[in-house]
Amino acid sequence: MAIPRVLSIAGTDPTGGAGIHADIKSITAAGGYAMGAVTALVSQNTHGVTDVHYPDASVLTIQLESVSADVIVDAVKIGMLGQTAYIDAVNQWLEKTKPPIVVIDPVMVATSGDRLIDEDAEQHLRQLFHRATVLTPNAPELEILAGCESGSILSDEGAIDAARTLAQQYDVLVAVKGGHLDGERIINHLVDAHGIVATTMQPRIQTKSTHGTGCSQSSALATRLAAGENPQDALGWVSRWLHDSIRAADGLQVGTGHGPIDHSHRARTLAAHALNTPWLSQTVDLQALASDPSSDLLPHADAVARYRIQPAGQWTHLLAQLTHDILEQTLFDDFLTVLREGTLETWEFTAYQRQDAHYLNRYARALAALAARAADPVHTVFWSSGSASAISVEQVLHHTWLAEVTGEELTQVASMAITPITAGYTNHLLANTALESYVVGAAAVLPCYWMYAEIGLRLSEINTEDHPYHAWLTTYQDEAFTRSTQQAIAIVESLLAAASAPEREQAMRAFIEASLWEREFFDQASRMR
Ligand SMILES: Nc1ncnc2c1ncn2[C@@H]1O[C@H](COP(=O)(O)OP(=O)(O)OP(=O)(O)O)[C@@H](O)[C@H]1O
Ligand SMILES: Cc1ncc(COP(=O)(O)O)c(N)n1
Repeated sequence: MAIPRVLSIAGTDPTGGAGIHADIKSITAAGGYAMGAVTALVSQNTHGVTDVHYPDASVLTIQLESVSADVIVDAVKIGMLGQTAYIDAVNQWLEKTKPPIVVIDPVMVATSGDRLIDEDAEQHLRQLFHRATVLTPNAPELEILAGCESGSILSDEGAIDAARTLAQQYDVLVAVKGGHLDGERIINHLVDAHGIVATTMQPRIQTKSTHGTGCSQSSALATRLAAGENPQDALGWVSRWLHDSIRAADGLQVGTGHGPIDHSHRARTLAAHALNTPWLSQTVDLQALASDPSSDLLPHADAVARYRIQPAGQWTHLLAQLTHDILEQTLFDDFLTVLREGTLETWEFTAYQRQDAHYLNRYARALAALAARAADPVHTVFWSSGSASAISVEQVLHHTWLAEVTGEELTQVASMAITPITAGYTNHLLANTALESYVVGAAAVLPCYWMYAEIGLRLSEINTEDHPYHAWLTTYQDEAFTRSTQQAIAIVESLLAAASAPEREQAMRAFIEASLWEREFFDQASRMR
């Protein structure tokens, strides 16, 4: 389908965290065209509600009519209705318009504890339910709607039973949301009259910034369903996006109570990735440092002391200081964060592995070029054996990961497409090892050893038997690779010490650029979400 046109019918939140404001941001983030018809005017902030003003219900009817008179509505998300007259207005409009997807979030009480619906309207709300595709009550709302005692739904199983009852009653899908239940993991389901039809699992994030999560979830779900996704894919996309938006919430610093989530987190990250400003325009004077490595003037000396693999002298110490921020960004970028959390999805894992296969193939050639150019036979042996093991690691990778996880044959892997980032990174390595001086080539390949080993050793520190990627993380605990990294660092240190200042400057640039490519390489799979 083209871009789904999604209408939110909801109350306001002038701080932009919940209600119609959150819906519009969520529909947009989920790939839809967002529209909104306002119900109640709610004066609220991250601490709570101070006033609710209900304009005459005819105002809502006129808004709804003017939308449907002109625009085909692919999906509707219904949030706060608050009063019986609004429920009737929406009911009549739904009867006439019959939008294909209707997601009803039966909003009753805000995160702050304030009531958002009159008690008599609470019962009246049910008359809309048979028009819904999905109902998205939170745990306390589910208790009320399924007729359970207050506080009785304490577990996933209890919530699923109650949701089935409701699903049977109205012939709808019911979301079971784990936000209000206990446990380190948040499990969300979609349940129909027969049982579970979709499930997602995410780690619980420790934050009080969850204002508007229910609004955001239901409107994003309406959008993904309207785009034609099946319930599992739609819930999968929504749960993952919501999780990322909650994780980024505290960075917003909006209000001092229950803050909003960062709906635009992903768009902002992608915009930053797409920036086309030159990489090496930073303030550090590399030309001066190449003659006088006064690295004590640079930050991060303490951080380098905590590197798992230490520099071999002043020049490699300088390189580590210059690229410490890049290593940190890589470690906390989306890809490695979800890998650590154990929530990396299979398609992201295979996307990464496919590019890694291309990478290793071309990297092996770069090391072979370096071996051919080394004057010292010890260096030639070192780079050639690195080249040989890159090829054999690639073979293992294909057979154990890609072939086993995806069932793909080796030939298919070889014919798959290379991404611009993989091509850019490996071209950088090939060009520097083949065309520039030996020291520049050696500095260009060093991040492939050093950054990879630093990342690998940190990953192996969090590797537990029950980690979903346990077997893969175990491959990072390779002592031989740690030793090779130490040797590569020592070689580059000796070459830099013997090089002229202009060559050293060029080598430093090649090292920094390769580190930036390494960051891009790790993160690229998560950009396809
Ligand atoms: N602490 C958290 N960590 C990770 N995800 C969360 C957290 N809290 C909520 N979520 C996500 O938000 C969804 C909705 O949260 P919840 O179950 O609290 O519904 P809600 O009460 O309707 O939301 P709201 O807080 O807007 O009223 C959950 O299903 C889950 O995916
Ligand atoms: C207009 C409006 N609609 C819904 C909510 C619920 O959101 P939350 O429970 O996250 O406060 C809200 N606070 N305001």
